[in-house]
Amino acid sequence: MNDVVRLDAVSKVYGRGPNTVFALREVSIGIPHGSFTAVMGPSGSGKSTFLHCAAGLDHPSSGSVRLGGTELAGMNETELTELRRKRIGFVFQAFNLVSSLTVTENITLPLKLAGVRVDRSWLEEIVNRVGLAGRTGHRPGELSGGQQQRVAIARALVTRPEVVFGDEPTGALDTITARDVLTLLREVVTTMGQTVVMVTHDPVAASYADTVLFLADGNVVDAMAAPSAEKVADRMTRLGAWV
Ligand SMILES: Nc1ncnc2c1ncn2[C@@H]1O[C@H](COP(=O)(O)OP(=O)(O)OP(=O)(O)O)[C@@H](O)[C@H]1O
Repeated sequence: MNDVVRLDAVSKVYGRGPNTVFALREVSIGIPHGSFTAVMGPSGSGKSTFLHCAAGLDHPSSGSVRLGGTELAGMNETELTELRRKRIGFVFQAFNLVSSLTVTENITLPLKLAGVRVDRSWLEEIVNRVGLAGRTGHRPGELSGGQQQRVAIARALVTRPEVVFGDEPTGALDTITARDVLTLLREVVTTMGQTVVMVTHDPVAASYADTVLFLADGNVVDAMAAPSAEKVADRMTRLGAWV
């Protein structure tokens, strides 16, 4: 089995009685090692719920979520926090950097929280890869949005996680800067063998992935390999996303 993340019959139900919402309906899917996956779907289709369940940020109502060989179902909050800290990287739309810390301090924060020593040569490699050499002493407020997202990507990579999850990582960036950040994420997959899963509304962003998963009404309804922005946009239109 070459899947880094594996969901089997994962359902997430909110509310009860007439207010019941099925955010995910028995979703079964594997994310292969070293792949770049985009998750798309109309508003309310279950993308955030999928990401949160797959990343151990939320408990499914039923079903199995495995990271590597580890079953997440049944883990308590402390165990999940530890697992996320050590084995998962996150990149959010809002960067979520600590404004009082320098670039280096922000990048190495997950190691500090996990009580792990900084591997200086790995840190240097990451800083170079994300193009932040020469900026390491700056604070987030002194950086552009694209540079801040590069810090967040470096921070997500520093623990050598098994998978990096992105929640609209380019949602707050202008078109050109977004392309730079997507190119970086693509490189991280192609040259470092990192596994990346990214929720996005943007067909251009999705076209950087190897595979696009389409969600509709809590189901994975399609998977598109070798996506182009046009093909993704067309599929979204047929899902009724933009009518
Ligand atoms: N805490 C909650 N309580 C009740 N219903 C919820 C909750 N969170 C999500 N939902 C519902 O679950 C469904 C899926 O929501 P989710 O946020 O996963 O969709 P999404 O595809 O990420 O949407 P968007 O693109 O608008 O962010 C929606 O119908 C939503 O209203």
